[in-house]
Amino acid sequence: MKKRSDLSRLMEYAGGHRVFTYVSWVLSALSALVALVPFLYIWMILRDVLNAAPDYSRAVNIPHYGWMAVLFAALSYLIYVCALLCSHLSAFRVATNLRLAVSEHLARLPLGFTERYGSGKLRKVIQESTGAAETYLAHQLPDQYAAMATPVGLLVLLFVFDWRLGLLSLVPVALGFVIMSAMTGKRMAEKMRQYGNALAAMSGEAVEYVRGIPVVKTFGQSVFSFKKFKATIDEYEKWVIAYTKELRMPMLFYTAAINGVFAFLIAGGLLLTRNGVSPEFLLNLLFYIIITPVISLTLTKIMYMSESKMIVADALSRIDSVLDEAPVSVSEKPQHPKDSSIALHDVRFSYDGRTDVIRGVSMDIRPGQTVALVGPSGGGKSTLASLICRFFDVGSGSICVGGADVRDIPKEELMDTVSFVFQNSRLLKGSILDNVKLGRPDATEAEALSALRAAQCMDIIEKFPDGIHTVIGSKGVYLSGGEQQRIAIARAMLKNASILILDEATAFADPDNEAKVQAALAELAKGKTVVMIAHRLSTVVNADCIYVVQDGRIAEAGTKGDLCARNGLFAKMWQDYQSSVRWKVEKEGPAC
Ligand SMILES: Nc1ncnc2c1ncn2[C@@H]1O[C@H](COP(=O)(O)OP(=O)(O)OP(=O)(O)O)[C@@H](O)[C@H]1O
Repeated sequence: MKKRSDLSRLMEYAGGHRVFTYVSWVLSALSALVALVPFLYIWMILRDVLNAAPDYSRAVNIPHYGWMAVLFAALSYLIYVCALLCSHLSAFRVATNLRLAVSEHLARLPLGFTERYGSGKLRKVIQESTGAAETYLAHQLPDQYAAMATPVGLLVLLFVFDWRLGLLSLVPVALGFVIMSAMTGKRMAEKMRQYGNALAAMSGEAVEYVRGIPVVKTFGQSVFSFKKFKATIDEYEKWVIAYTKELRMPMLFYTAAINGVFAFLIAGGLLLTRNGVSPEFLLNLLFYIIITPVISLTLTKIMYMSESKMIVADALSRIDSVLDEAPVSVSEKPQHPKDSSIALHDVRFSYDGRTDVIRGVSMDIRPGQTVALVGPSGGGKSTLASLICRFFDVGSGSICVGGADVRDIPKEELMDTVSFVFQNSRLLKGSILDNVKLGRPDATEAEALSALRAAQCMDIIEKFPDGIHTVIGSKGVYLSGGEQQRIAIARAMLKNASILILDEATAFADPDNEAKVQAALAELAKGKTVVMIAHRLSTVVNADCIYVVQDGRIAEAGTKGDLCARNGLFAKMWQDYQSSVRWKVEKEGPAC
């Protein structure tokens, strides 16, 4: 299949607005041609002055020529402004549609994609790569057409003035094109891609670094402690130096060509006047000398033209790296959950397609049951929980919710059926009410308030004068981990899904908050099927079934009593937990 050009791909995103792009090219080229006219009038002024000398009063047309020069310069500028207006209309549409396409596609990708791709890199795609496409269409392309029209205008002028001098003045333009094509071959495009990669890596690591600043500060470490960030900076530096060195010679010749138009004209002039100078030839030479800045400007535009083409090609390939990701499949025969049961059948899963982190897990959870996932760190508890919500698709085996395979349940329905309270439930910048209403956007304020009450959040709301309308993250409004957790629980309450997944839901709660979080969770869990991941074994003692997950398998399963009697891994974890609690109580002294 023939590969479409970058431009035709961009035009697809312009929709009906593409016509503005084409109009902008025509106007921009026209403006470049009109911009040559003032030079003609300036030349006429010089001609009249020279012809009239020494009686300058004979040069009566000078004011007329002067005004005409100003008029055409203004006209050229006006046409250029119109060209930019048109190009921007189309460019904004393209950038908006590109951002929408990426964002909409992101919404269809497995949730785990963002984590794997990296938020810094993703930010670069959504903001910078689409921005590069916008700049290309809004400024660089119109300039490119202007740069192409100028040599054509100069060619026409060849016939008006001395064609030999005209040809000489075009030599640097031709040379510029040759050098540029050498500088923009496949190899250079590859270099540009590497440049983009180095920049993306540095930007991604910078985001991680900024996120980790509190840790760096706490431990008094310098930037060097963030080895990865430092490595990406070094890599970028290495790359930039190598690239600059590579471009040294072509740039040298190119700059010489840009600034050497005079040299060509003078050498040519000397050559052509071996047999004497005619006043007519001198006047013609004068014209080409006057127009030299236009030629230099054209060459500069040509230089940026090739660079911008490479930048936009690189930007599009980065956008494609997101758009080419396979979205979560949509079933042709959608199924609907009949109840809130969960069944895993011989589930296997791997993040990288090579090493399984879940290796044949089966579970049967009946509606209304509370089960707990416990086990050593890295055993696969969070992965199992995220598979139930279909953050990722299983490698083999199946997961059913209410008797329907999660891959056959429409995404919205699955999201309505399952609520997930994350380890560190992030609240968005917005009011407490907005954050709670994310659970059910059509809920009334009274419903949101009653969810907040049930989630033990009233003390948080009463703390702030704006109550439920307090904007989180605004000046002076900070919530502790446990407080954030309770707001997130209120959100889940409002959603009222029949299945609840709690991933280390109390991990961030301080002792004061823990009791409140526990009470909120108990309220939330009423009448629901609950899958709970917890390190604090005290929170799982009442579970209907405890699954001990180790190395991606279920090592043991049963009630607390069963598992303690078995004297296996859970019994050992329970003993360790008991002694840590005892140690804590002894250390803190007897409770009063
Ligand atoms: N996004 C990811 N990409 C690649 N590997 C991952 C990813 N998330 C987890 N893993 C790996 O999968 C395995 C299981 O991790 P998981 O987080 O499910 O364990 P866990 O039992 O929940 O651990 P913890 O109790 O420490 O939270 C680990 O080896 C982990 O390194």
